[in-house]
Amino acid sequence: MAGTGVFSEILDGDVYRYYADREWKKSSSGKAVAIINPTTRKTQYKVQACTQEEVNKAMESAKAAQKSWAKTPLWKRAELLHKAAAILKEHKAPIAECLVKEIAKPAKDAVTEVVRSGDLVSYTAEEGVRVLGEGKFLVSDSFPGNERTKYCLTSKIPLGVILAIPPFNYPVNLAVSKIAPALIAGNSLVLKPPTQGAVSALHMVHCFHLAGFPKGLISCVTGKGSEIGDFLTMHPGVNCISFTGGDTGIAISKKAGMIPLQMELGGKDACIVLEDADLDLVASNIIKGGFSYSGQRCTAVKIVLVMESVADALVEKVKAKIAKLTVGPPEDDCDITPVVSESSANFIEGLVKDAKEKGATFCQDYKRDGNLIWPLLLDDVRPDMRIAWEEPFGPVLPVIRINSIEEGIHHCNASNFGLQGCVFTKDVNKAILISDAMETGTVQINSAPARGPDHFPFQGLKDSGIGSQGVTNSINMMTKIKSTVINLPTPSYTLGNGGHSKL
Ligand SMILES: NC(=O)C1=CN([C@@H]2O[C@H](COP(=O)(O)OP(=O)(O)OC[C@H]3O[C@@H](n4cnc5c(N)ncnc54)[C@H](OP(=O)(O)O)[C@@H]3O)[C@@H](O)[C@H]2O)C=CC1
Ligand SMILES: O=C(O)C(O)COP(=O)(O)O
Repeated sequence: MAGTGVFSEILDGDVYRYYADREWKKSSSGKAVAIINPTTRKTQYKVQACTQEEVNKAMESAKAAQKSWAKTPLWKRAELLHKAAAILKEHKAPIAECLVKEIAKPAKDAVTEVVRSGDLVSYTAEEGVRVLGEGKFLVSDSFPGNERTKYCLTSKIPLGVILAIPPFNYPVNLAVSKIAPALIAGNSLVLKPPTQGAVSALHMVHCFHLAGFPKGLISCVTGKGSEIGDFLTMHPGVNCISFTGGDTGIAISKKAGMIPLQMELGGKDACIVLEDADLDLVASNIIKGGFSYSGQRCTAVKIVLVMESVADALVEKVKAKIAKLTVGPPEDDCDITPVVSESSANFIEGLVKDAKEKGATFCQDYKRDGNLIWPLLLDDVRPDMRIAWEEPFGPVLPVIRINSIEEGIHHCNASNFGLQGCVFTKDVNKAILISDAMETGTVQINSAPARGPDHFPFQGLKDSGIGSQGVTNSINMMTKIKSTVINLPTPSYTLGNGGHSKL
C-alpha cells in the first residue's frame, strides 16, 4: 500500500515529505498542497509546499553532489540505475495505486506505466554505457589549408544540475525519462513533480533512494508550479531544463537563461485516412489513439481527417467500438475514467458546447458526471469550431471530412502544434509523400501516434517543443561536447602497412 512498508518514512502524519540530501523532510513553510482524487473529487493526499530557501538548499546540494558523481565510473552509475529499476518494478503495486488515486489512470495502465519506467531506466543505463563510453578523434588535414598537426579528442561531459518538470499524465514515466539520462551522463537532478501525480513521483524517488544514490544527487521538491515554478526555472543554479507539459513550457522558454532546454509540449495529432485504408485497422487505432487514458496523452489522436468517400463507413465502425468502451472508476480498470480535474472537464465541455452551437454532428449524446465525461465522437466538424484546433485532453474526438489529401495536409500544417500525426493507406509511396509533407516531429504510417518504444526519437515542431527526447537523444541533450586538441610541432602522417616514417 502507498505510504506503508518501505515507503512509510516518506509520510509524516497525513502529509508526504519532500526529498533532499538523502532525507525525507518536512517543509518549514508549515503548508501543505492538497491532491484531489479526480474520481471522488475529495482530497486524497497532501504534499509539502516547499519554500524558496528549501529550493536554494536543494540546488546547492545538487551542485556539490554532481562534482563527485561525475567522478564516479560510468559502469558504477549504470549499476545503480539498474538497481533502482529493479526496486521500482518490485514496488509497482503501491506506485500504481497512487497513479489510480491521483490521476485516475486505469489500474492496468498504471501498472504498465511503472514497469515501462523500470525498463526505461535499465535501457538508459545500458545505452549510456555505450554512448558515453565513446568519443571522437579528428585530424586537422581534412580541412583545407591544414597539415596533419592537430589531433582533436572529443568526449561528452555533463551539464551540471538538471531541472526536471514532468506533467500529470505520466508523473512516473516522464520523470524517469529525464532522471535516468541526467544521472547516467554524470549530472545531478532536481525534480519538481506535477501536483496531481506528486505522490506517485515521491514513491518513485524513494526507489532511487533505496538503490543508494549519493546525498544531494537527487532532490524532489513539491509545491504548486504556479507558486514555485518561476523560482525553480529561473534559478541560477540550474544548468538545463527538461520540461513536459502544456503552454507553461512556452512561458518557461522565454524566461529561462542561456541554458539548454528540452521541451515536450502539446499536440493536435491528425489522423489522415485515405480511400484505400483498411477501415477496421483505422477504427481500432482511432479508439486506441483517441480514447486511451481518456484522451489525456499529448500523442492522442486529436483530429480525424477522413476522405468523404469512406467517412460514413469509418464513422460507423468507430461508433460501434465506442459503444463497447467501459466508462467508470479507474479502480475497475474502465477504459474511460474521470479527467484529471474539474477545470479540465469544464474546458472540454466548453469545446463541446462550441461545436454544438456551430452545428457538429454528435455521434453519441454528450454526458458528464463530475469529472467523468463519456466518450464522444463529433462528426462534420468545420474549421470555424474551436475543437478543430484546440486539444481537449479528454475523450472527445472531432472528425473533419476532406475531399483531397492536400486538404488534410493543409489542416494538419495550419495547426500551431506539430507533435505527431498518422496516415492510413495501403499505398506506401503515397504515405511517404504525405509523411514528408506533414509538419510534425513524427508521422506514423498505419498506426496511431505514440511516443514509445522509449528509445525512439520523440520531438515536436512549432509550439510542440524544443529538442528531442527518447533515451539516446536525452542522454546527448544532457551532455556537452568537450574537445582536447593535441598540437604537434611538425606534421605526422601514418603511412600504413609496410611504410616507414622517417623520424
Ligand atoms: N508533449 C508531451 O510529451 C506532453 C504534453 N503535454 C501537454 O501538457 C498539458 C497538460 O499537462 P499539464 O500537467 O496540465 O501541463 P502544465 O504545463 O500545466 O504542467 C506541467 C508541469 O509544469 C508545472 N508548472 C506549472 N506552472 C509552472 C511554472 N510557472 N513554472 C514551472 N513549472 C510549472 C506543473 O506543476 P503543477 O502540477 O504543480 O502545476 C507540472 O509539473 C497538455 O497541454 C498536453 O498536451 C502533456 C503530457 C506530455
Ligand atoms: O505525455 C504524453 O502524453 C506522452 O509523452 C505520450 O506518451 P505515449 O504515446 O506513450 O502515451
